[in-house]
Amino acid sequence: MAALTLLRRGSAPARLLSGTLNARNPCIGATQGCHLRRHFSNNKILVELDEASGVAIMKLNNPPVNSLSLELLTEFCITIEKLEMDRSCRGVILTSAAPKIFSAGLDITEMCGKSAEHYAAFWRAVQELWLTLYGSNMVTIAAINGTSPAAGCLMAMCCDFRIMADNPKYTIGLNETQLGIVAPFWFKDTMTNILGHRLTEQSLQLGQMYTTPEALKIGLVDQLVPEDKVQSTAAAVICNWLAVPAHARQITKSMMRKQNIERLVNHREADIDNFVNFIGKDSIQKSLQVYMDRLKQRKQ
Ligand SMILES: CC/C=C\C/C=C\CCCC/C=C/C(=O)SCCNC(=O)CCNC(=O)[C@H](O)C(C)(C)COP(=O)(O)OP(=O)(O)OC[C@H]1O[C@@H](n2cnc3c(N)ncnc32)[C@H](O)[C@@H]1OP(=O)(O)O
Repeated sequence: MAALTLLRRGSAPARLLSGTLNARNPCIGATQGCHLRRHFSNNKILVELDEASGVAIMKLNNPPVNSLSLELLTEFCITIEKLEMDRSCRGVILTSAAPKIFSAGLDITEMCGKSAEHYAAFWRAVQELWLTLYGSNMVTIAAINGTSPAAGCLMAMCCDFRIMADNPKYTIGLNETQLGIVAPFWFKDTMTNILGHRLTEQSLQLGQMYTTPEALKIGLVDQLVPEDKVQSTAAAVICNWLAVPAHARQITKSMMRKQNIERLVNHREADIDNFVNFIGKDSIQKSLQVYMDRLKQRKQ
């Protein structure tokens, strides 16, 4: 079941009417101190939902580097869908529980030495993450508290707004070509909508990882803040977004993203076949192995 929330739900007005929040300032409950917090977690995702503000903080919790394994991808989608269905939740702050790493992107071990069936299931889960997050009705803010390559960057790009910790050691970008693999069209489309065609082409061909000032300059992130201000800034920003009438914001979001989402939905099986054929090639397997070996050698 594709999580195509923006397209398949006619629920914006219903969600707005049923909301428990002050329509002019949805965060007003939080500022008045009436906090009702619910915590829940799967194995690899921690969630804290503040019912007063309608904001859930969703932390990736897959040490050491929050690589996106099949298990994490599955839990991620379940969590977003659960929040989407929860009338007390209207916005999500996506961040990392791991110090210094937002997410290392897809778990490379899921793409090495496995069966075609496994590659297909894995890729379907990657697609599902994108459809669920990019297509979410909720306000989504990425609080990027660490390095964020490849699918880590994709997750951040799916959000409505990106705040990154201003740390000279952190980088962000779609570096797939550096691994000898190719970002698929929907990764490319997501980046193009943010950076424009020329910059995306350059960025993808080079597999470029940007420092934080570079990422701000090109618009890959929207705001840089000191590391200890990432969460509080995200909380303030999401309040502004939630103050906009929800149905109008949601329809606008849908209008901006619909074409990209439909493109993957309409070519989903072909995209899986492409991935399975591509990733199963001996030359690609070799490239990934060399990349993993290099990662491990860096530590010695
Ligand atoms: C025609 C087209 C058709 C179809 C499509 C075709 C292709 C598909 C494209 C698929 C798109 C891919 C998207 C991706 O996300 S690929 C993943 C890219 N990720 C990276 O390049 C990041 C690699 N990691 C790092 O750079 C560093 O680890 C990082 C994140 C900067 C952290 O550094 P550090 O803190 O020093 O930690 P270590 O490097 O020591 O790592 C600790 C531990 O984790 C292992 N690891 C790191 N990253 C990954 C990963 N992505 N997957 C799996 N494992 C990872 C690392 O090896 C260490 O393991 P160890 O056992 O040595 O402790």
